[in-house]
Formats: sequence, structure tokens, C-alpha cells
Amino acid sequence: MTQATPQDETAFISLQNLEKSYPTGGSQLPVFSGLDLTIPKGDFAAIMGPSGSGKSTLLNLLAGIDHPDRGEIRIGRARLDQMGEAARTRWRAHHLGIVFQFYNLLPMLTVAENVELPLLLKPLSSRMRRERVMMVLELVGLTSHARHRPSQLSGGQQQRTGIARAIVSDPELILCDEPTGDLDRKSADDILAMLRVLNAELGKTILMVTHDPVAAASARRTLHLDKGSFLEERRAA
Ligand SMILES: Nc1ncnc2c1ncn2[C@@H]1O[C@H](COP(=O)(O)OP(=O)(O)OP(=O)(O)O)[C@@H](O)[C@H]1O
Repeated sequence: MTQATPQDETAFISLQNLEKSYPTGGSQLPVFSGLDLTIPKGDFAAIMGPSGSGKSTLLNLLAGIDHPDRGEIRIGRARLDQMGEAARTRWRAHHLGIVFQFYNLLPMLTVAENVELPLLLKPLSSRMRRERVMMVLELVGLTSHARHRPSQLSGGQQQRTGIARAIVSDPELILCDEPTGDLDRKSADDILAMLRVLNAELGKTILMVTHDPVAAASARRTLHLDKGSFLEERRAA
């Protein structure tokens, strides 16, 4: 696998010598013991790997939800490994969108209200928030569903709402955790097409964990995580 150095000026995400273990019954279970990864800005990478290989652990570290034992996590100009929890939470609100397998929408809120949630952390007037929400709902084709509740939507529409919520703050980075795992093929293909547009036309850097080889083929490349390291890297033609 080709690895760029941290000095590589195109590197947007850089993991260096990352170590993470979990306490299990009196001992430590190592998941990563020196993981390196470089992702350039504007990449769309799929991450595949067997169950238990550490894909969710990796996403949690990149999202600043979890903290490494040792090693560097650089995303843009941020050093997540050197930030405390409060700083990581602030960083996440401004720089990151996350798309979840089961959408994680709040059932009592409308589509528009769900999408608006990340904007409540920003100093924006309600009018600016509403304009921004309607803009991203148009982008994902859900303008006419703005007042619906999640239970009134199909799985694909719920995931489009999840994507709208992930991009409403205009983050540079989007992390997707099995974004098509709960969808039929047609809805999954629509979501993958949307992610490709976000990457190719809006320049979003996207990391997508998936078990689905069809979904992975949508990305620019696939990284295979196994036994604590990336074994193979394929760049799409
Ligand atoms: N909070 C935790 N406490 C203890 N062990 C954990 C914890 N979270 C994950 N692990 C262990 O760490 C390893 C990596 O788990 P992780 O969930 O990151 O794998 P994964 O590749 O996402 O798996 P899957 O494809 O099944 O979702 C597994 O052995 C798992 O049991």
C-alpha cells in the first residue's frame, strides 16, 4: 500500500502510529498497534474489513468521539489526539458530518427540524438556518417532504435526510457508517450516487465504512482493514 508521509501537502487526514486498545476482563485488547493512513483532500475512500477488524473504532477516532491511546490523528489543521473531549465536540460541530446506517433521526421532529439540528450550535438567525435547511433539502430532493416526520418516509428518504443533516453545516469531511446497509439496492444506488455528487461536485472528502462491494466500488478507492493495518488499496480507474 502506498503511504504518504505526514509532510505530504495533499494529506487531509493523517494517522500516524495510532494505537488503541480496549480493556477486557483485566487485560487490554489491542485493535490498532501502530496504524498509519493518509487520505488526501477530496478523496472518496471505502473502508472494508472483516467483523471486529476495527472499522467502527476507526470512525469513532476520526470523529473525535473516542480518543487514541497513542499516535497522531491530524484532520486538516486539527490534531484530534491532542484535544480534550470538549474541544473535539466543538471541532466535530464545525468540520464533520456523519451519516449512520440507521439514520439516527429524531422521530418527534420533522425532516426540516432534524436537518436543522447541527445549525443550532452556530450563531445563525432562524431565517438563515431555514434558508440553509431548504437549500440542502433541495439538494437531496426532499423539499416536498420538509414537514414530514421520519416515520412517514421510506428508508432511502430517511437516509437522504441523514445526508442533508450531515452536510447542512458545510463540513469538509463526511464519515459514513454503512450508509446503505439498511436499504434495498435501488435506494442504496441513489444514496451512493448522491455521495459521489457530494465528492465530485462539492469537493467533500468522504470515508465510508461498508460491507457491500457494490457500495465500495462507488468510491474512488477501497482500503481493506485487517489485523490492525490496511492490507490493500485499490484506486478506481
Ligand atoms: N467499547 C468496547 N469495549 C471493548 N471492546 C470493544 C469495544 N468496542 C469494540 N471492541 C472490540 O474491538 C474490536 C474492533 O471492534 P469494531 O467494532 O471497531 O470492529 P468493526 O470492524 O467495526 O466490526 P463490525 O464490522 O462487526 O461492525 C472488536 O474485537 C470488538 O469486540
